[in-house]
Amino acid sequence: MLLTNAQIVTLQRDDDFGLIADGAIALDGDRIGWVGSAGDVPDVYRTHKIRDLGGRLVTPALIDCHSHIVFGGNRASEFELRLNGASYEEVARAGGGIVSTVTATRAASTETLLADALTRVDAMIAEGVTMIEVKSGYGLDCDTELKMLRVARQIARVRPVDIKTSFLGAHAIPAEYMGKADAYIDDVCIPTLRAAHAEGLVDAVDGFCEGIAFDATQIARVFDVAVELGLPVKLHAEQLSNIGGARLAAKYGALSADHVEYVTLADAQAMGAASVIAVVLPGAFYTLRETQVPPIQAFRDNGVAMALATDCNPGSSPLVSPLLAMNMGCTLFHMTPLEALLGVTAHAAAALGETDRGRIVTGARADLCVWHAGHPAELSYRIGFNPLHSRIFRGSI
Ligand SMILES: O=C(O)CC[C@@H]1NC(=O)NC1=O
Ligand SMILES: [Fe+3]
Repeated sequence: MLLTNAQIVTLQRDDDFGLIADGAIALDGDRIGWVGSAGDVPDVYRTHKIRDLGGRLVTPALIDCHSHIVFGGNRASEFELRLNGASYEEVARAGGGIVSTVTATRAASTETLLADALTRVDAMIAEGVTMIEVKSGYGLDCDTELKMLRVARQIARVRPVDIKTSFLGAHAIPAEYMGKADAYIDDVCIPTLRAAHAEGLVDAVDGFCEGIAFDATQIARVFDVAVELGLPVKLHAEQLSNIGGARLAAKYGALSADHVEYVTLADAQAMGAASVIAVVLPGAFYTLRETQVPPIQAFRDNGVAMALATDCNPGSSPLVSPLLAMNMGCTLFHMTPLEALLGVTAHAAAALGETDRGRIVTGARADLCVWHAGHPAELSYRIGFNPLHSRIFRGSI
């Protein structure tokens, strides 16, 4: 198929939108066969079936590179506690927070977890998402962590979306191991990682490096097993404080360090040197009413590519909209509209170790979005509005 009469946002480089005003894209199966000005379409594609896009904007499809989209229950009751002044840490230390979602997730059936997750997946697909990263981390025991990852894999079997999984056994310390974090890492987290990997359920290994979770030494023990298993790593780092997570991510050549509000200049330099993507998560910053913004300029100055994601989870970021995340990234973190769009396309792909998507170039996956919009900045400018006209997944509209 030949898509014609389109304004194409190629994102072929990171320094501009790469706009082609009157452009055409030739689809070869699930790949982009050719992209360029309508007047230059190669003869071989001129006989293909034509789809006139009516002058609409075309971008790479959206990728949500950081989500906890599989979980049981919800945390609406905690929302009111925090509105009345309880901090995220206070709620967590009082047994709420992640641990309360663990209870609900352990109790939920596979069917219920899948049905609930699909409501959120469908909302993302409706905004033009074609790949979602899904973390475990609400089981904190072997059976439930495996249950979560199996549900994550099942999503891609029942919806037109690609799923990448991240094992997040080092997300929180379960009640039965309270005060025994090292024992939890050794007796539950690492054996569960091995079991999940053996079942083909793990694409990457993540951790929560924070005062209310695990320190860098404990995370390093999990990362050493990831390295042994040949799995890439990523890390929730410097969200609420700086305890060395970003430096650990750089040391392990992590795909990404995520949240990164408290990253220092030295951390940013280390991340740049190690090509660690900074994944910014404005939904959590907004929900927790944080005040420390990530060092966006330091990332720019040190060549740290920035991705942007929803961090969709029931507690710190009950956000399902990548478009709203883009608006928050610009308004709250002062990212540019170009950085926001790169953050949910090319840089999100890189944060997941994907090299064949996120930009409109020959040979890339034919995952595209067609928008009712005249300029790419409209995608991050609007608040709570979805201008998607159509989504193309693996070359099919
Ligand atoms: O509150 C939750 O349920 C998840 C919080 C989420 N997990 C994490 O490591 N950081 C976060 O913001
Ligand atoms: Fe997260």
